[in-house]
Amino acid sequence: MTHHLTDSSLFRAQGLIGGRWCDGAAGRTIDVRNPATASSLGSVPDMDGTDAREAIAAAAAAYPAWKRRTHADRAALLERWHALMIENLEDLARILTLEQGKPLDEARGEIRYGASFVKWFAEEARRIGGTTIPSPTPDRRIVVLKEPVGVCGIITPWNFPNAMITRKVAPALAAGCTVVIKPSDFTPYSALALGVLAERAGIPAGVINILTGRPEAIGEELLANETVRKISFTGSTRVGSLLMRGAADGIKRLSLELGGNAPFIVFDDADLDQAVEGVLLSKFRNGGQTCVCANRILVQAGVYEAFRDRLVARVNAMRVGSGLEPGVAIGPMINEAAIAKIERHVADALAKGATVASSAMAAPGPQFVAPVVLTGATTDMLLASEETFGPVAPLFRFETEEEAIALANATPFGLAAYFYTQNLARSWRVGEALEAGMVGLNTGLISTEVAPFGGVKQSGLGREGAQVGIEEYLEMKTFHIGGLG
Ligand SMILES: NC(=O)c1ccc[n+]([C@@H]2O[C@H](COP(=O)([O-])OP(=O)(O)OC[C@H]3O[C@@H](n4cnc5c(N)ncnc54)[C@H](O)[C@@H]3O)[C@@H](O)[C@H]2O)c1
Ligand SMILES: O=C[C@H](O)CS(=O)(=O)O
Repeated sequence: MTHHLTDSSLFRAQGLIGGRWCDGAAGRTIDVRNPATASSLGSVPDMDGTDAREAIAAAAAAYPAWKRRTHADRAALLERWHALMIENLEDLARILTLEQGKPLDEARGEIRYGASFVKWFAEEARRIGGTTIPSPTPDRRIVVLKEPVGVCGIITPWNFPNAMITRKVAPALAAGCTVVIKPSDFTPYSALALGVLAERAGIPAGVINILTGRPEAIGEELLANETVRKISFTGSTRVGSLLMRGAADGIKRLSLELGGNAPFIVFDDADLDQAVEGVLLSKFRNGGQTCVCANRILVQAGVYEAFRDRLVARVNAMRVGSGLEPGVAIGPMINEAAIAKIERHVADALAKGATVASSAMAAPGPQFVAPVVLTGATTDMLLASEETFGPVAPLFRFETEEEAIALANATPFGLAAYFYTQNLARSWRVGEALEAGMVGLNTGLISTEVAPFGGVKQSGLGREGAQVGIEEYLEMKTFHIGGLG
């Protein structure tokens, strides 16, 4: 039984092009590691530009028929795909934990969350409409038609290897687009399992194509190939900006879901128990490796010590270990580079005067980082300006509301921001002053398929989920009908 899965055929180790499971043209493979043990889970094809060209051609060949199907027909196929994800939830979650590391319960949550986009956009598929516009002359009618963008390149990160794919692919398919997916080379198996289920759901060959392997050559082809009309990317701001430059020559449409540096503000008038629950959710989900994770925790002077003590008590009780072990709150970090960055941030903070407030906890191996609460954080520290992407909770002290807003907005990023207060007027003032695409007031969880997800400033372009998410995959065609006398 492969990796103790009920259905081992979900663990595929080949790419998917035009309905054919295949190796790469060059015959190379890359190893995929379990981050909890650093041992190999298997290998997948290291595909390149030749494979990418073939996948794009397959997506282009499948496009006319997919676009012509009725919206209800596409919706029914998405509903079936959703049902299969739920039926296979345990296996999908196990694959996710094996390659990504997050605790199994969180992986189950991600599968449900990922599936929710498929259901949501199956429903939205039926509601793609157009508009009619009053004509300036009596002999004309003007209608605006909504049409699919065409073949889309979908590039996704390792931290949410299921949901970041479905949040893009579900609206793309609902709109009538076909896709070439390039998942992270660290977490290809979740993507391939989605491909198996899509095939079982009856989604036609070529509508979903999946390329595994290192990103550069595949990325170059997705950018250069004129058949690809849109790139939808989730990942770092560095790669997002590189793709934006690359997409310029072909004037491709872009959706960019990029990095964040979320402030989490606790005012003197906050409900502290709620604020602690909120920060635990926001800071430590996926071991701190979430784009909307609180990166800077700003606490007003009057409640600083009380908040610190409550947070420290909860953090000291967290268990670190393999995501497959029951009761584990923090799994392994994805790789050595991630751990090195977290350690650099903590060392830099300590050198600049921060103090460790939580108990020293031994990590169970070199792949793990124990959670830590730092007090005395200041704006000259690396963790004030860079995304730490790990279980480090730095507490910054502030005195006034104006100071908190200035600190919160002092970043080129603008994905998520959170704040806790019981004061109504302050709620509106601060909510409106924060420069972020998503703001959580008295909540640390803002991710749901029903609400627009996305950032401002260097955190990205466009929105995913919600009613607006499908617009990212639709073009408007204005149809002028003249001569009606
Ligand atoms: N805003 C959001 O919704 C959101 C969601 C999840 C993650 N993120 C961000 O993603 C980052 C973590 O993910 P990551 O480390 O996988 O990001 P990354 O930018 O390194 O990689 C993302 C994807 O891009 C690919 N890629 C890398 N170089 C490429 C190139 N030259 N051409 C084409 N593709 C290329 C990678 O293989 C991967 O599939 C964090 O910054 C996090 O905040 C943002
Ligand atoms: O990493 C950021 C993702 O968008 C995860 S989630 O949508 O907040 O669950």
